[in-house]
Amino acid sequence: MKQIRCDVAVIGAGTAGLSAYRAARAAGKHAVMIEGGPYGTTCARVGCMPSKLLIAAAEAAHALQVAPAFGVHPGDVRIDGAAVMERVKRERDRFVGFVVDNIEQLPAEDRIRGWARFTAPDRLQVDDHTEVQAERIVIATGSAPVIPEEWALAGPRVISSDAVFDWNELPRSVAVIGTGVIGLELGQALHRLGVRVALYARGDSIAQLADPDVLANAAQTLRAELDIRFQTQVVSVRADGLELALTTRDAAGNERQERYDYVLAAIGRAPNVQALALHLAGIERDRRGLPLYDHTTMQCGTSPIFIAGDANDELPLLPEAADQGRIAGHNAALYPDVQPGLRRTPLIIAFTEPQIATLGAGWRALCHSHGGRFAVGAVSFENQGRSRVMLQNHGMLRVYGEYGSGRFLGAEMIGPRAEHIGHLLAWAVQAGLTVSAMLDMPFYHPVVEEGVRTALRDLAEALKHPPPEQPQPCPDCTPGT
Ligand SMILES: Cc1cc2nc3c(=O)[nH]c(=O)nc-3n(C[C@H](O)[C@H](O)[C@H](O)COP(=O)(O)OP(=O)(O)OC[C@H]3O[C@@H](n4cnc5c(N)ncnc54)[C@H](O)[C@@H]3O)c2cc1C
Ligand SMILES: NC(=O)c1ccc[n+]([C@@H]2O[C@H](COP(=O)([O-])OP(=O)(O)OC[C@H]3O[C@@H](n4cnc5c(N)ncnc54)[C@H](O)[C@@H]3O)[C@@H](O)[C@H]2O)c1
Repeated sequence: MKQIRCDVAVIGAGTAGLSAYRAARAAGKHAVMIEGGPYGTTCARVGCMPSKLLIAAAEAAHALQVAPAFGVHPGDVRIDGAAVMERVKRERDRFVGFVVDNIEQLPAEDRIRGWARFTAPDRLQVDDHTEVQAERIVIATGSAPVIPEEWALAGPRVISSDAVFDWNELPRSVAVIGTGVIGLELGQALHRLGVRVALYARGDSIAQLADPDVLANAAQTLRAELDIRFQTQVVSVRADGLELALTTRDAAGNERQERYDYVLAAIGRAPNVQALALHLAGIERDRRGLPLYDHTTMQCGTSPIFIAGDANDELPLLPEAADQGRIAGHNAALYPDVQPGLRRTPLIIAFTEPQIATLGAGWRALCHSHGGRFAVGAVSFENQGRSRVMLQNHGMLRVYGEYGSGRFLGAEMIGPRAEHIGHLLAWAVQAGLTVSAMLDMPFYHPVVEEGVRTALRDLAEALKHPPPEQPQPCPDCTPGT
């Protein structure tokens, strides 16, 4: 058995792990990085990048479909599924290649290949070949898609998002289970590329939205294009020849069986912590077995163990993995003198069309922190000038402000240019701007941001009329909606 001693051992060479390793080295420590799977990161291999590549192809197809409304007639449109997937994979491989090249430039002795697990709070076993004794450890093991065992029994056509990016062709039909970010992004992209898609939601949720008005608007907007079955449970998935037979039950109790080429489970991702033998790490864990940690230092209790990225299930997003990894690696190096790191204003963007953005304190968080006592402004994009010009006049934005201080708190939206508006508003939250200060900023014409101004004006008006002091109920933000 090979023995290695180091200052900092990082488990996982994804975005969080790479950030942590670099931060620990930059602080002058001897760090090693342990990776059991392929190099390249989830984001580049099977996450952000290939999904956006597929969406880009779908946007091209959709542009042709809506062109006649502008008087532009593209003629016969043919979608070459093999060519679509070839570009997705070729560009994906390019992104992965950059990451792998960077990793291969790191000192070979710092890179350990194999699966790590704790054998003591300061000791890791990597497969059956290496023992690592580390003064400090960063857990950056990411997450994996969840597929219920009873569905998986139906065979390899029950897939997660990972499998989509291995396709050589587009299938004829896919049932997407789950209307979270992955289900909606991939479901809509496949639909626009000519695949027969139905999306099944066990409740009424849409991506990360919680604001009841935005949710209702999003459901209506997306349903105008997509076959979304809300309040519908999966009863069973069975192999049926080369296809799958999916049986579902709707809210009225009606059962329905349909056949698909694939069933795509998009029902969430679970942190990769089960195989780490965390009971030997000497850290406190919650009911799900996840380590308890400080959100500003990423430290688990007072131990020399830190956790970053999807592994902690706080905000499983790429920019968060990078930030958390950097904080964890830096603090692992500084231990025991850990420091709070910069945690930015939360910003989540779903690349559906219309896009969905939430930022700052969302509806659900405000119902807790402000007991329902916050002001709301809104705009519909239906008659918003630039949105109509582009034929993208769908969706709405709701903005939130604090009575008294007039501080801008956050927003939820579905609508045009949400990826940019989300940034604009998240920066305003982080800068601590008041609603009136935001209205003093420049707004050009004709731009979608004029819609943001309308919502902010509405919010400024609402802020003038604070309700009585007692907390207002938030009937629509109960758990599970
Ligand atoms: C389809 C899809 C689309 C997405 N789109 C976006 C997007 O548009 N924008 C966005 O911000 N985020 C997006 N995300 C989320 C984003 O990809 C993740 O939040 C991010 O990649 C997580 O990085 P990480 O470092 O925590 O995990 P990873 O990159 O998964 O790294 C964890 C690494 O740890 C390794 N590992 C696990 N256990 C062990 C062990 N015991 N020993 C050794 N190694 C181990 C794994 O093999 C893996 O390489 C998307 C995700 C998916 C699935
Ligand atoms: N654009 C982006 O930033 C982006 C894109 C894709 C993924 N991601 C990240 O990946 C994470 C995982 O995405 P996801 O969409 O898999 O998870 P999710 O948590 O966003 O959504 C899962 C959905 O599945 C539903 N669900 C759960 N169990 C179910 C069951 N048994 N039957 C039917 N429905 C069920 C949930 O109610 C929810 O609507 C996201 O939280 C996000 O952080 C981000």
